[in-house]
Amino acid sequence: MKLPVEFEKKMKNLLGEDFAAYEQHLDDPAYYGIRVNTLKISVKEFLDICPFPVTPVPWTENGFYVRREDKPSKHPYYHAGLYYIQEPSAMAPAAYLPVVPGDRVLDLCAAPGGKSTELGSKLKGEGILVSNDVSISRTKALIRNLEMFGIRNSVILCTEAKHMVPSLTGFFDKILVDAPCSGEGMFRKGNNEIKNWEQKGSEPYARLQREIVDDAVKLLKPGGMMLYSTCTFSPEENEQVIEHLLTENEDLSLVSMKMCDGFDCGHPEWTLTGREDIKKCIRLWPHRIKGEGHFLALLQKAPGKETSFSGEKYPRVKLTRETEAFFKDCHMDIDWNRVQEFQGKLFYLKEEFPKLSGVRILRKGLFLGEMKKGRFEPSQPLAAALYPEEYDKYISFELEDERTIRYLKCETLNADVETEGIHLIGTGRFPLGWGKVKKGRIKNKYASSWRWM
Ligand SMILES: C[S@@+](CC[C@H](N)C(=O)[O-])C[C@H]1O[C@@H](n2cnc3c(N)ncnc32)[C@H](O)[C@@H]1O
Repeated sequence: MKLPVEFEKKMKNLLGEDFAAYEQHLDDPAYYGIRVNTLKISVKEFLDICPFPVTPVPWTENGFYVRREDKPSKHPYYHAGLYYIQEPSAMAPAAYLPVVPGDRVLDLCAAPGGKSTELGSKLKGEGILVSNDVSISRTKALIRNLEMFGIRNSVILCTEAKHMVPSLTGFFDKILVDAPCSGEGMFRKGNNEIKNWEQKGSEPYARLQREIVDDAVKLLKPGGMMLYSTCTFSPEENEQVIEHLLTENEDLSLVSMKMCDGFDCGHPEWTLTGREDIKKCIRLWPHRIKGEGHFLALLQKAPGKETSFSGEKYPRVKLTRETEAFFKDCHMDIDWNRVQEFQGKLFYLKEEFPKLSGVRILRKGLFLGEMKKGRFEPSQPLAAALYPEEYDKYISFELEDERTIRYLKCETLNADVETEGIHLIGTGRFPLGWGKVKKGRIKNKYASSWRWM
């Protein structure tokens, strides 16, 4: 691979003798990984049914290497949200942010959702996940990935951190800033990444990253933790951003993280002040681990006085008769005081959340479905979020039954059931979507935008 001359010079300077190993890895094949969605299945159960060979990623309990030729995206379990396909070193940031159920979590640069899906799984439906990205086009994949994972407690925003500051200062227990970066760890992906580097280099990203973290830290609760990560190697975008944060915020300190074989620590000699605590950061180099490389820093704010927040109240929704009838069959635990209607569409957010202004809100909770004239259309994300025991009429196709894939291709199918009306359709105990049964035929309601291609 031909590296940009300037980049090569910089890397030789950083890596010294290690540069040869770095250069050699560029010609090796890339690693592929999947991360199990523990909201839907335990790692042990997944390994019992896993359809292809996997080997563990050392730094992520639910992360595994897979072979590219096994095509993990072409399997019904992928459509059932049982795993996310992710480059193995990109699994580290969400694994190292110690999210627990009940936390208020912000993923500030979230699209397409590789890390948000894991943060949402770790919450186990308790607390709140705010996933944000400034790019509206990139939020499409973010929404779909969070929905496919069955995450019920997420708010999805499209804004910049500075616009959240007026309403959410000191709100979050945990924040992930997986910052936009010059992507030096992405060069094996293709020429676009290299071209982008040649045009921009590190400098504009380093400036943007400082702006982002300066605002992010305001959103963190006293005692809260923030993880900063990039997939680039440049010290200006890594150690020096953390150095800047620590200099500007005396109440912030670095927290040590567990080292795995092949991990390197942060480099004080690459900062402007040489501060030793930078060693608590982690560097994953692609020539030393099986992955493309990452930088991680875990920070904690000192304890202090917390701000109290009052949640937005919603007027009680008036349900149509058909909607009430649908929810008689649906046993998901819903507090109807926390359901909001928007142009006939129902959204459910169990956790109290402050009213935001000046911020583009794309989703506030789980989209339950739409009240239409004479009927209720349950949503695709509701199907993905349900466990089979939460809906009375469940049709399960065996994995080997050709109807499983035909369902995912949105075809009309035969059903061997006596009951009629809306049914949840799945494979084994994993729901995929909805279907309307009439006279032994299933009218397919699987979302066309999620269709198996
Ligand atoms: C490294 S990518 C995030 C990848 C994502 N965390 C994942 O794991 O799938 C960085 C993201 O930051 C977004 N971004 C750029 N500037 C931003 C800003 N000022 N605020 C929020 N997001 C921003 C980009 O649109 C991009 O999607």
